[in-house]
Amino acid sequence: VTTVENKRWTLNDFDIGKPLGRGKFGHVYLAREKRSNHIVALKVLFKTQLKQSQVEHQLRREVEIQSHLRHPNILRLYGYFYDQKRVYLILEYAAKGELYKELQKCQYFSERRAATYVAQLARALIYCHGKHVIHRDIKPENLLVGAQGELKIADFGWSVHTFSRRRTMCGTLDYLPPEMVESVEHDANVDIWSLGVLCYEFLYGVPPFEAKEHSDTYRRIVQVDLKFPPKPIVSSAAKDLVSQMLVKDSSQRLPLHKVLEHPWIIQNADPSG
Ligand SMILES: Nc1ncnc2c1ncn2[C@@H]1O[C@H](COP(=O)(O)OP(=O)(O)OP(=O)(O)O)[C@@H](O)[C@H]1O
Ligand SMILES: O=C(O)c1cc(-c2cccc(F)c2)nc2ccccc12
Ligand SMILES: [Mg+2]
Repeated sequence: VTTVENKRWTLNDFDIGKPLGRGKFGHVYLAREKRSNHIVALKVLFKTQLKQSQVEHQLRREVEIQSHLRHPNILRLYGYFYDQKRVYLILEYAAKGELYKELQKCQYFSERRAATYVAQLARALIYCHGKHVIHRDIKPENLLVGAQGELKIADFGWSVHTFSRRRTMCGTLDYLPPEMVESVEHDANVDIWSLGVLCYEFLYGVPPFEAKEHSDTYRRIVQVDLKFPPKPIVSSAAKDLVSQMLVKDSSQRLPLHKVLEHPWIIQNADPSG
């Protein structure tokens, strides 16, 4: 029996269906694996564009990381294959599409819906961090919705393996290349900040530090210029949780397991997950 892991996939293994969307490097199609009749999303990436953008290593890292993650709120990557011109990623199909379309449609979410999503994301991130993986790019565009309305974190293109502090604390940094030194600065608490930004955006429909110019957004972030609009009316418990996650000093941000124990989550998140 060839397990999913080491099967050599080819395009002939699939019937291709409707396009699901367009990404930077190619299209994503609904597809059905012929032997199992399993419905998947087939993400087709053009090698020329990957080379032009010099993202080959990032794609290999994304595939390596995502193929080993198994969690109900993380989009599965079942496998990949490539031919002369294209790389194909075999992904779990998220039947209800993109979360940000949903957010645009209803402008902002109820506190129960926002808390349910935040709890699902916190559990997925706890799982990732437990495997020394940080996502680094948690935003509505990278969140898809499964058939039961559950969130699926997708796009691990910016994720990295954080190496153990042992190796970075006592080992000298002198010989590490910039990209590795950068991830030393960049610990798992970055995902807590992003979750706080997402929680705010679920509740108000706009991200907390939005501004016309990038330079203004940058300033508002570094100053943690956090303001809660008078409308829509949001509970003080919700504001309390957001305020504990959007903290400049990353070591002072509310740890993810404490997010799950916060009164606002306990009172509002759907216990079925
Ligand atoms: N697994 C999936 N299930 C359902 N729809 C999907 C899936 N993957 C992608 N899509 C649809 O295809 C669109 C493009 O996919 P994706 O965002 O992965 O491409 P991309 O933007 O090139 O990737 P990245 O964001 O890493 O650059 C998504 O916005 C979404 O609408
Ligand atoms: O021709 C190749 O060997 C090739 C392989 C891969 C690749 C290999 C494993 C996983 C993955 F996601 C991508 N990506 C590419 C990107 C651009 C040009 C060529 C390639
Ligand atoms: Mg995308």
